[in-house]
Amino acid sequence: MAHAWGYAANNGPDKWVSNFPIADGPRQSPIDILPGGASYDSGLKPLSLKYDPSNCLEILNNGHSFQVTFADDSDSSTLKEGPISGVYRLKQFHFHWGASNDKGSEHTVAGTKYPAELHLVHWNTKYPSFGEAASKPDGLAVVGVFLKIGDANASLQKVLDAFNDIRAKGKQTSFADFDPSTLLPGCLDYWTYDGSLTTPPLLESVTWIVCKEPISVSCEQMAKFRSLLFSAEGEPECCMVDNYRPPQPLKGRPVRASFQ
Ligand SMILES: NS(=O)(=O)c1ccc2c(c1)[C@H]1CCC[C@H]1[C@@H](c1ccc(O)cc1Cl)N2
Ligand SMILES: [Zn+2]
Repeated sequence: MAHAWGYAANNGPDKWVSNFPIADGPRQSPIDILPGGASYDSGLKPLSLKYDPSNCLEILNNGHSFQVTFADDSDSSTLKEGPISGVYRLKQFHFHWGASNDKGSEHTVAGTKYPAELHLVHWNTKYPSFGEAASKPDGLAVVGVFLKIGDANASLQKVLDAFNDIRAKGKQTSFADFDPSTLLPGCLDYWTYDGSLTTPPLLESVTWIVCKEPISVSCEQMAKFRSLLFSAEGEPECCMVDNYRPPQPLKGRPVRASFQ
């Protein structure tokens, strides 16, 4: 049976192309962002992010990362403006991180890797559902936020405190009344470009919006991320670390900046 995809030597990012040929496509993510190569676009609007904490449903270890899932049956948690048109609904947020603090982010900035990266995943309400939107070129918009070692992050700690219930793959628990806007940096300057999901199915349906300013995370909090497992209960334990795809070729795509 073909290996399920993962991040190990036998099923990791270099192997994905055999089951997902789009891995070599024209608009793959992540990328290395070169600030000098990004063009300031005065037409780019500020991001309008409005989230309702009561939409927060549960936290899940999906075997690749952990995700916090939101009710998306109304326009109460949305992304508008910025580089997009229309209304995109928040579906989930998740993270990618490294085995050590010198790596872990998916996007890099002039080659600099951060220890982790937050992804807030939104889908375009011109389509009937996330699943439908995920296959359309303007179907998804993901806000990426870098995490940088510093002070402990009180908002992030609320998420980490749920980890004891989701240590193994497939475990989930209710997670209510969390406002993801508390995970955003103070300044919402961003880079934007057309890209893809960074994991299989690697669909080229994502407008990426990567915040210039990182949020803080402490070393102890990073250790908590690394306490999760890729493996399910009853399987040999495999620490969930290095669940990031390295930067992919830009292939001529423009990267725009919302700031000078
Ligand atoms: N890193 S990322 O921000 O580029 C990112 C964002 C959203 C999703 C993915 C990766 C991957 C992760 C696991 C499922 C797949 C996707 C999905 C989920 C459920 C589905 O029914 C379909 C799909 Cl395509 N969701
Ligand atoms: Zn992601």
